[in-house]
Amino acid sequence: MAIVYLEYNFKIIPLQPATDILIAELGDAGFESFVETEEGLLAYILKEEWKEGLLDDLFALQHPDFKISWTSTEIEQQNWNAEWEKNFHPIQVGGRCMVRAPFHDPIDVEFDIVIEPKMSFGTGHHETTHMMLQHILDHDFEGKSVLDMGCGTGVLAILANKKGATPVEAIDIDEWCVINTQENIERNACLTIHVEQGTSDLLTGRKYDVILANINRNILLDDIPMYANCLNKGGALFLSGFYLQDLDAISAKCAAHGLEFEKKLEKNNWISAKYVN
Ligand SMILES: C[S@@+](CC[C@H](N)C(=O)[O-])C[C@H]1O[C@@H](n2cnc3c(N)ncnc32)[C@H](O)[C@@H]1O
Repeated sequence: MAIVYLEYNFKIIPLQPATDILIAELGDAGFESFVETEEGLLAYILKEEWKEGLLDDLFALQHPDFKISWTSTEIEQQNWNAEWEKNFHPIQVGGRCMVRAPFHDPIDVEFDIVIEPKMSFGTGHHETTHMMLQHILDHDFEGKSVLDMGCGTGVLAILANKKGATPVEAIDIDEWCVINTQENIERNACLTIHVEQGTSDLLTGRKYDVILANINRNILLDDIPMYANCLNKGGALFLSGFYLQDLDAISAKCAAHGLEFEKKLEKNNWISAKYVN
């Protein structure tokens, strides 16, 4: 049976910060994938996840300073894939890493990563992923054990593994992301990465040198105590998926569990921060 999605086409004035706020709220409301366009945003939700009044309480749509209009159409998965392929251009990070799709030509670069995201988040186009890739480029991963929590497409685990990290574990709550990460691992010949479906509940008793988590403010706040427990002495925790205004709360939670703020990257009000113990 064909999987049917609803595509919402939002026209947004001005684009920022309204687009980022809308993406965060739509993500919480069950939308799975987003493509930023010149005029706004395409957002995709499984038809079976759609509910009457889904958009009624969204702050971004009620904010007097944002002018947001939209249309929606039903599309089958096949068409949806064609849509992102049209919009997917290779992403370059720090002059050393490219993230591209299988239909792009290979690129001569230190870390050439091939990702077919399908319905998963994590191509490097989003600020939160881009900054995590930048952090990974800046950090020494040789021989380090790594957890990629909320792995999406697996792109962070793949770059860490290409930089010498081993063993690497990737976890996502979403079955589709687990399947997609496995496919991307094979595509990039990073066959030692181990993928599992689940949450931080899986982490009891595990230890890592580096933990990468690009999720969202509330899940990070809930899971920081577990991450702190799982981090080896001298380890590093990289967090992403929250806004500048959430940094103090995230840093305070980390500090309460023995993790000291070391540095942050910032892009369009999104923050990606490094903590050490
Ligand atoms: C913002 S995406 C990040 C994907 C990828 N790591 C990247 O950096 O692009 C967040 C991912 O976390 C997953 N996720 C959400 N809640 C989670 C939880 N409680 N535990 C594990 N994964 C979760 C989502 O399914 C999604 O794939």
